Amino acid sequence: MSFALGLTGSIGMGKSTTAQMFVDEGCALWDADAAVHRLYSREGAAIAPMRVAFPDAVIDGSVSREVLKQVIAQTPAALKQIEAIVHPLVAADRAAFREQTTADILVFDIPLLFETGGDVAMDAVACVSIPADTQKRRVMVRGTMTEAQFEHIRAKQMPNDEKCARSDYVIVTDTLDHARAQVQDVVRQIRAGLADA
Ligand SMILES: CC(C)(COP(=O)(O)OP(=O)(O)OC[C@H]1O[C@@H](n2cnc3c(N)ncnc32)[C@H](O)[C@@H]1O)[C@@H](O)C(=O)NCCC(=O)NCCS
Ligand SMILES: Nc1ncnc2c1ncn2[C@@H]1O[C@H](COP(=O)(O)OP(=O)(O)OP(=O)(O)O)[C@@H](O)[C@H]1O
Repeated sequence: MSFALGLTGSIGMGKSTTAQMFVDEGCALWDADAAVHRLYSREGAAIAPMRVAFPDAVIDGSVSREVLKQVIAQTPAALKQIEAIVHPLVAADRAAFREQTTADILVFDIPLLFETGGDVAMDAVACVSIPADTQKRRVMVRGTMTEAQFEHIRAKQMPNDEKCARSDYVIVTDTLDHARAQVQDVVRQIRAGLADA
């Protein structure tokens, strides 16, 4: 039996970077955002339903995130419609990974873990955290979103404090070295628990 560790945190707080650190420690990783990328790419399972709901967003056989962001900016309710299409497909992808993967620790990098109730399927949850001003700066530096798009996404997410309070582990992503040390500590604790079981 593998240990399922949910890895969550608000936009730009350092989930992907931290997830790679778990991989470096020998954990297997499933990444919800990467699953969405697969679903949106050519032949992806989201193409057909997205073509029906948002015909302009399917360009050359794949979903254009730029078009989707424009659609959401004009009609914020569109995000709910997108989620209704995408989230069941993401859940199926995650279930397949869980069935097929053998590693002692499976890490599930899921931005909306608490928001979608996915935490109940995890053995433990780790949340990445940094102050809000650092979060915003890091997302703006990335240059993939306007400030309005960032604020819209952030407003939709559970507040960071609440996520941290509900998590078994909090990983502060202020520096890479500090985050890595905390990841190693979490992995040590989980492996010690598995050895005792
Ligand atoms: C809104 C979209 C077009 C933005 O695309 P873009 O490439 O700019 O950003 P990316 O996908 O890398 O997401 C960045 C971050 O935004 C946050 N985010 C994305 N979708 C959502 C959402 N529906 N609700 C709240 N936060 C979200 C997450 O923290 C994510 O890590 C895209 O995220 C999307 O299609 N989202 C709907 C699917 C979804 O809910 N994905 C979340 C993981 S299942
Ligand atoms: N421990 C850390 N120390 C310093 N910088 C970090 C750390 N972790 C992440 N970062 C930086 O913060 C930014 C956001 O990190 P990352 O992409 O991992 O966040 P994310 O939570 O996966 O984002 P999103 O939710 O938007 O997908 C990146 O520029 C990354 O280099």
